Amino acid sequence: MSFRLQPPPVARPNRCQLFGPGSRPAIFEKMAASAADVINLDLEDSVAPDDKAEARKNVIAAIGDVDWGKKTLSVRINGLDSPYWYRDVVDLMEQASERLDQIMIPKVGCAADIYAVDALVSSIEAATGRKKRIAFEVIIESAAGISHVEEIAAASPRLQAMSLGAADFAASMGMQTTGIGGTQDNYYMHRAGQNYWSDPWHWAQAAIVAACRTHGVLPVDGPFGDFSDDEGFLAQARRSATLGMVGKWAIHPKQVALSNSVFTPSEAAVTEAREILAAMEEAKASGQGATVYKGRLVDIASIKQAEVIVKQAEMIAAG
Ligand SMILES: CCC(=O)SCCNC(=O)CCNC(=O)[C@H](O)C(C)(C)COP(=O)(O)OP(=O)(O)OC[C@H]1O[C@@H](n2cnc3c(N)ncnc32)[C@H](O)[C@@H]1OP(=O)(O)O
Ligand SMILES: O=CC(=O)O
Ligand SMILES: [Mg+2]
Repeated sequence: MSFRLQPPPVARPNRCQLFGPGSRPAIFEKMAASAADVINLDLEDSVAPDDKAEARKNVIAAIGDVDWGKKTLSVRINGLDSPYWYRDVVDLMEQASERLDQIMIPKVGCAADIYAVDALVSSIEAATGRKKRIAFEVIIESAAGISHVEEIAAASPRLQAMSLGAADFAASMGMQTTGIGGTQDNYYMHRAGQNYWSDPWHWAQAAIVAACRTHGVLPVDGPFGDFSDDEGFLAQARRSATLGMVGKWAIHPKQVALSNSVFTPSEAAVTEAREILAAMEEAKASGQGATVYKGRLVDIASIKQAEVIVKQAEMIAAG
């Protein structure tokens, strides 16, 4: 650990972010009734250009009209390379009710992208007297985004979460696939007549987790496009959770329960973590820094590992 302590991210559940197009208001109540921790009303890539203005109006109305319960309510604006984003921000900030929690900025390529949105949001907050300070989340989904991931994670105190967007990321990187996340048929090693599939998203996920953890931002895995493939979704989500991500997007309601099941620490994991903490308390009482739990070494680092699981479970239970 450096002399500088690792800042904790915001303490709120973020196991699943359910997306829905802003141009499809008929599903807004269903999204609100879902078990997702975060709702992302989309103004970007799920909305056709001709529907952008209407989607914006739908979303602004729904922010105030729909009962979103305790969910984190986020709107994905259009990218800074589009002619829509400034109007998204201005209309949301001037017209949406205070129920809006967060703005998601897609396709960020550098810290200055966030600075630009921050300047606009800050100015409108000051001018309108909005009481709730709007939070940001960003999507890393380009070669520039992953190259500048650390400066992006440090870009604004408003920034709470960062997702990997596998679809745009693959396109920007020139990856030879139309798959959105998950196993890619051609990404394998071959030895002695056998193929061994590997994970092409791993390095980008690891870079995002490291940048996020350095700067107190929640790392989140993005979309898994094949919503008919539950096992594929679970495998992807489990890899993400093992790497340190806290949640995953759902692009269809059936993915919400899958995501929650992976990113909620299991009872067995919590029990084991508590037992490790108890074993270490005993060790400490007898003046030892290391001891044996179920035939394996545990030491002071194990306390921190166990606390990750226990704190996550307690935060989820607190709702
Ligand atoms: C890939 C890169 C990205 O940027 S991903 C993020 C942007 N994309 C999105 O927001 C897309 C979100 N998903 C959708 O639009 C839809 O789920 C798609 C994939 C088009 C499928 O819709 P549809 O054909 O209606 O599915 P379905 O018949 O299986 O629906 C079953 C019931 O669930 C509902 N539903 C559908 N989608 C949502 C949703 N996102 N949130 C909440 N509810 C949803 C349907 O209305 C249907 O309900 P019911 O059973 O008729 O009452
Ligand atoms: O926006 C998400 C993506 O995968 O692209
Ligand atoms: Mg995208």
